Amino acid sequence: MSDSSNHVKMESPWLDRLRSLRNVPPVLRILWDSGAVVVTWGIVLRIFVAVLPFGVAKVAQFIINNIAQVLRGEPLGHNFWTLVAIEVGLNVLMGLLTRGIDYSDALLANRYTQHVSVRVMEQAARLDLTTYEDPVFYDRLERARVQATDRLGMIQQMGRLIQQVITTLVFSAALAWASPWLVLLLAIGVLPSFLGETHYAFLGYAKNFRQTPAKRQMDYLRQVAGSREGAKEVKLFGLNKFFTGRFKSLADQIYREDVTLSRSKLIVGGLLGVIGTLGYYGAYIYVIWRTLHGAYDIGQFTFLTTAIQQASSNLQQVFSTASGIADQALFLTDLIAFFEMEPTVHSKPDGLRMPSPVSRGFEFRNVSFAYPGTERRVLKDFNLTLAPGERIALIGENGQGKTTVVKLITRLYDPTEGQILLEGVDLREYSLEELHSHIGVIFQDFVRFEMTARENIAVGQIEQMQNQTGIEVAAHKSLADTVVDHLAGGYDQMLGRRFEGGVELSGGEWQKIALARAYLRDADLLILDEPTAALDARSELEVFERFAELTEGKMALLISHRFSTVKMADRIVVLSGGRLIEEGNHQQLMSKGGVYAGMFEMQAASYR
Ligand SMILES: Nc1ncnc2c1ncn2[C@@H]1O[C@H](COP(=O)(O)OP(=O)(O)OP(=O)(O)O)[C@@H](O)[C@H]1O
Repeated sequence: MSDSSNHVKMESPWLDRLRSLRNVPPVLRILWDSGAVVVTWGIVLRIFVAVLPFGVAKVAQFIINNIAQVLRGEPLGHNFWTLVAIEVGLNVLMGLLTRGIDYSDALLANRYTQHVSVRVMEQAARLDLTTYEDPVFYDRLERARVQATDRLGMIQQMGRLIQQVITTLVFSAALAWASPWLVLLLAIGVLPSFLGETHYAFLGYAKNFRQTPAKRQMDYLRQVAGSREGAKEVKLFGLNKFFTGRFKSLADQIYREDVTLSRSKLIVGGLLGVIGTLGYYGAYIYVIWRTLHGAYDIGQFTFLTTAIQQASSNLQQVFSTASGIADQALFLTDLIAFFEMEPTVHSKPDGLRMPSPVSRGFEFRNVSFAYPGTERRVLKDFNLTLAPGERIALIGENGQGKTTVVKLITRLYDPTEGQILLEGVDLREYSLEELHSHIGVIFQDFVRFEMTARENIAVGQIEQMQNQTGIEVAAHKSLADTVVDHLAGGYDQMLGRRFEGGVELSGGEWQKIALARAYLRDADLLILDEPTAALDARSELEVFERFAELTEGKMALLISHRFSTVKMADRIVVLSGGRLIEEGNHQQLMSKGGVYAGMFEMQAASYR
């Protein structure tokens, strides 16, 4: 997944800058999607505000000429006070319209942030786990997340650009009318600082790009050292200095890079700015000179100097705004690239529906699997069948590939080689959504949602959120009802300590709640990956007696390190080095006296 954007080439910044402008149309599209009406209003208001300064300067020209007339002893023009009134009116109107622009900008910013954040969440959910294994993806996701809210400036800049271009054009036309030299002088003055700004914007982007891994590290350190989960160990192991020290050294490195760039920008940018000022005064002196030679009256002189000032500052701003947009657009490379990423585990369009009831079940046929970006085969030529009504326990030492089997059967990943079949048909032929809706899984690292007890159970099948009976039945099956009974708020009790009024549960209590999720859906295949690790012995026995009852006639896959539980399975499968090395029921494996018998004896001995 490494593409050119991951390797910003310092030697061709200009090309990259131009290329980055490709991001502008998709952003405009996003902007339009997030609020077409607001966008339209913003543009209309800006057009008005852009041409008003010309009107103000023109009216001022007549007012000043009228005053000059009076100073020379001539009578005041009959429409003088009307002109003054128009001047005031135009300025009042401009103030009001500017406020209108601020208002529409604020609305748009809100909508844009919300729209992009939702799209980032949707896209993150659409992508598969394979993508999450890739650190480049993580960096990109990180930047996309920031960009979702951080690029708001770009929207305002786009609006401002429209306004500045129009104002510049209007005043430049007026200047060109007086003398084309004026426009040329101004343009020559502004160009160098534009090039300078653009160049530094690129360097800034490249720097941020380089710094992303370090910033991710810093975020992580800040989170570990500042989180409730981390606090216990950080305190007891005295890790505070270690974490802070590491954080500081990364922060220092970033600070040094930032300072170097800012310093160079200050010097070069300052010098280029001087050229701009010289251009501006060149034009100004030219107008003075022509006025002294009688080419312009005092009103024209005032109008032209205003026009020079307006054209020069707007032209300068046009360049710097455009440069700012290009800069922001560069940052958006990641957001756009993130939106364009496609999942690698696909759901077939018009994929097969899950047969109901299942008659043949699942089969792993010569499955090998290596995690994306790694060479090592976690599963090698793995074969396993899982028939309806069968409860299989998968056992093996740590890291032998048990959870990986679960990830493959649920198609969080696809096998590197071989096939997984359901009813004799490759799993990839089925609709992913269908498949998932028939499987209930609780992973060992299940999520503790900082939400209410009800929501924590209902996530098992979100449509059942309001089905109190369904939730209670599921809670009863998993023993979660005993936990909920002790909660002051019952099913509406907020769990976890992140939000106000939340209560923390013990590991075992969380586990019972999580188990209820699996029972909430009427799954054909129920998978429990070390579901009882945190349960006490009595709860565990009870959970498993219920599990045996509840999975009657269904397929169940159970991963556990506790042999008291494993014993109850119809078939026990021993995994070692990614291969199936033994299978059979407890009696068969015990009498065989192989690996299982050895492991069982070892655990039993520790209890004697
Ligand atoms: N996302 C991943 N990327 C790369 N390697 C992984 C990933 N997840 C697991 N592995 C590796 O795959 C191997 C098997 O992991 P798996 O989680 O399937 O083991 P397990 O048998 O369930 O172990 P445990 O009993 O400790 O839960 C391990 O060596 C692990 O390092």
